[in-house]
Order: sequence, then structure tokens, then C-alpha cells
Amino acid sequence: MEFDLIHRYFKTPFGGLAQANPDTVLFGIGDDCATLRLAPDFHLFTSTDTLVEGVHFFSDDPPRVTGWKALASNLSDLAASGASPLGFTLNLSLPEIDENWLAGFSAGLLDIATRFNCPLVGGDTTSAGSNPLKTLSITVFGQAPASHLGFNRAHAKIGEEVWLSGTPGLARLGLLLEYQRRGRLEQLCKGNELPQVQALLAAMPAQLRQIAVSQLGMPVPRIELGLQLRGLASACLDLSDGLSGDLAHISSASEVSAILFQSSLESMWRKLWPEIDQQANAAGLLKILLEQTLAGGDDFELCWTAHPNRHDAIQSLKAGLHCVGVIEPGSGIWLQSQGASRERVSSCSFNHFAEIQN
Ligand SMILES: Nc1ncnc2c1ncn2[C@@H]1O[C@H](COP(=O)(O)OP(=O)(O)OP(=O)(O)O)[C@@H](O)[C@H]1O
Ligand SMILES: Cc1ncc(C[n+]2csc(CCOP(=O)(O)O)c2C)c(N)n1
Ligand SMILES: [Mg+2]
Repeated sequence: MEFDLIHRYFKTPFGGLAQANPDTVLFGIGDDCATLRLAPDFHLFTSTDTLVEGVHFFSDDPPRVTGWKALASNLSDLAASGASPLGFTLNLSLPEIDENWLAGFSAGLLDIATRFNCPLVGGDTTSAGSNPLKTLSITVFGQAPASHLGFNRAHAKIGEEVWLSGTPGLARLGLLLEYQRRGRLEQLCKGNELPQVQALLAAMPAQLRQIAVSQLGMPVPRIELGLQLRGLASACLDLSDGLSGDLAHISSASEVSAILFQSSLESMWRKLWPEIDQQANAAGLLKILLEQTLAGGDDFELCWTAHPNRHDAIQSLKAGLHCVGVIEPGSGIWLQSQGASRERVSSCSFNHFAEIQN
């Protein structure tokens, strides 16, 4: 039965993509192992990520969106390492055969796989047993020249600048909107945070709401940017848990502190939401926006450090890159306000064993 499924939903399209990459995929779906060829003098990069229904995606999410996001979150790890995609494997654990879901899921997966030239080369399909929820695991493979050793989290140095791509925090707004749409917003907001978050969501222009929901469901992994940052960035990671939690990985591995400038984070938001200053309580809205940016999650944007003499080269790579902070001696993450006072930011990574789920 599962052989039939694999053929119908996964082998045909991805077999096609694998055939389009004969120099890379020597053997794809159908054998005990897939065989991938690295370019001469290239290193293999690999990363794995699991999506669990109800934890990483909603049960009623369009399956196309779930298919896209499953591979996007893995490609984002390659991007953060400055590696280019070679292929991926997919492990599916399903409570039942839902043909509609499988058709949508494989369409979303094919879409992003084609866009990033990353063929499906193998996997495993099992029943979820008595577990009623779907679990999707992807392992992605990529390569980079041996001269590029990735961007080690321990390589941030004092005096370097802290950069962000896109607008971290946007996916968190998307998540808040999706919880609100399902009448479950209070599950994401602690204590008296709820009315402030409701005010923020109510003030968002319709177009920004759409962008936020799309950033949550269909993030675009920053593969090209990761390649461009080779030789420019020192430490780099992708933001999956949230800016404060993920940047804390760099500060603790590099034994430094990271100072984020409130004014730079606010200008980042003003570019996307220029009308915010016309709102009655603009300062209050910006404050909540910054809290969501720091606590965030699901952004799949890149965060990196680089020597200031690389500033112009980085700024000219593309639009939408923001220099938002600096690396200093010390430890932890700090938010520096306009008045020069500094507050330590408590790192609030997504905690799988604490957050309220379904
Ligand atoms: N069960 C495990 N066994 C071995 N290593 C693990 C396990 N879980 C996580 N790791 C490793 O721990 C490190 C941090 O894992 P984590 O999943 O937080 O990665 P990340 O890149 O920071 O986040 P994300 O995967 O969401 O992008 C990674 O190097 C990962 O390979
Ligand atoms: C339905 C639903 N509820 C909550 C969230 C938020 N969320 C789940 S896992 C995670 C961090 C990264 O996980 P990991 O560390 O496993 O990569 C975040 C921010 C979501 N995406 N969907
Ligand atoms: Mg990562």
C-alpha cells in the first residue's frame, strides 16, 4: 500500500526532479540508499527538522502550505550554513491515508523543491499507530566548497555588527492572527499581554496581515543570501525559535554579549508598516511589536554578525537587510533604547515542553 502511495504522490514528481539532476543524484527513490555525488573538493552539510501536527502546523492548515513549510524549515538551515541544496529525504508518519491531504502536501513540497532545485531522494512512510497526529521529518543535504567551513556560532567577535534579513517577528504576528482566527489567542498571550496584542492585531493594515500569515505558512528560505554571505559573515544562524533565543546561541557560544538597538528594530518595522506612526498609541504598538520580534519564532530569516568593514558590501547585496546591533564584551542579549539605557533581554526560546499546545 505505501509503495503505491509513494509512487503516486512522491516518486513521479520528485523522480522527475532527481532525473533533472543526474550529476548529483546517482540513485534516488527506490533503492536501499540514495547516492548523491558531491562536487570535487566540496563538503557535505546536513540538517534535520520534524513538524508535528498541532505543534508546528494547524490540523486545518492547507496541506500545500504544510508541504512547503516542511522543506522550507530545512532549507533554512542550509541557508544559515552558506550551503547549496543537493536533495532531501522525507519521513512520514500518518494516522490514516487521506488522499486529499497527500495530494496537497506533495504539491506544496514539489513547488518548493523545484524552486530550490532540491530533489526528494528517499524517505520512509509508516502508520502513526494509535497516535492521531501526523509527523513529518525531513533531512536535507547540501554542499559548499571545502574552503567554506560554514558560519560557526562561536565565531562572533567583539566590534562586529549584528544583521537580520527580512522582518523577524512577522511570522509571530501571523501565528497570533491564526490563533485569533480560531478563537484561541489567549493560549499564546500571557497575563495582561492579551489586550495589548489584540490592539496590535486590530491596528494592522489588511495587507500586512496577509504578509504575516504568508511568512508563517510559506517562508522563503534565504539560500541565495547564505551563499552571498560566505566570506562576509562570521557567525550566522536561522531564526526558528525567535530572535532573543537564537541570538543567545551566538552570544553564549562566542562568549560575548549582543546589543540590539531599539531604534534600528523600530526602523525595520516602519519600512514594512509606515502608517504605524499615525496610530493613536504608536509608541505602545511599537513596544509590543518589539516584544513579538524578540520572542518571535518561525521566522526562517537569517541573523549574522560581520566586521564593520563588510557593512557596505552586505548592504549592497539586496534590499531588506538590517544592521540592528553590535557585539560587545560580556554575556547575554541587551536592548539599547534611544535614551542610551540598556535592558537585559530574557531569552525566551520556544519551549517544546512548556508552551500550551492543542
Ligand atoms: N535528538 C538529537 N540528537 C542529536 N543531536 C540533536 C538532537 N536534537 C537536536 N540536536 C542538535 O542540537 C543542535 C541544536 O538543535 P536545534 O533543533 O535547536 O537546531 P537549530 O538549528 O538551532 O533549530 P532549528 O532546527 O529549528 O533550525 C543542532 O546541532 C542539532 O543537530
Ligand atoms: C500550530 C502552531 N502552534 C505554534 C507554533 C509556533 N512554534 C511551534 S515550534 C516553534 C519553534 C521552532 O520549533 P523547532 O525547535 O522544533 O524547530 C514555534 C515558534 C506553530 N508554528 N504552529
Ligand atoms: Mg537552524
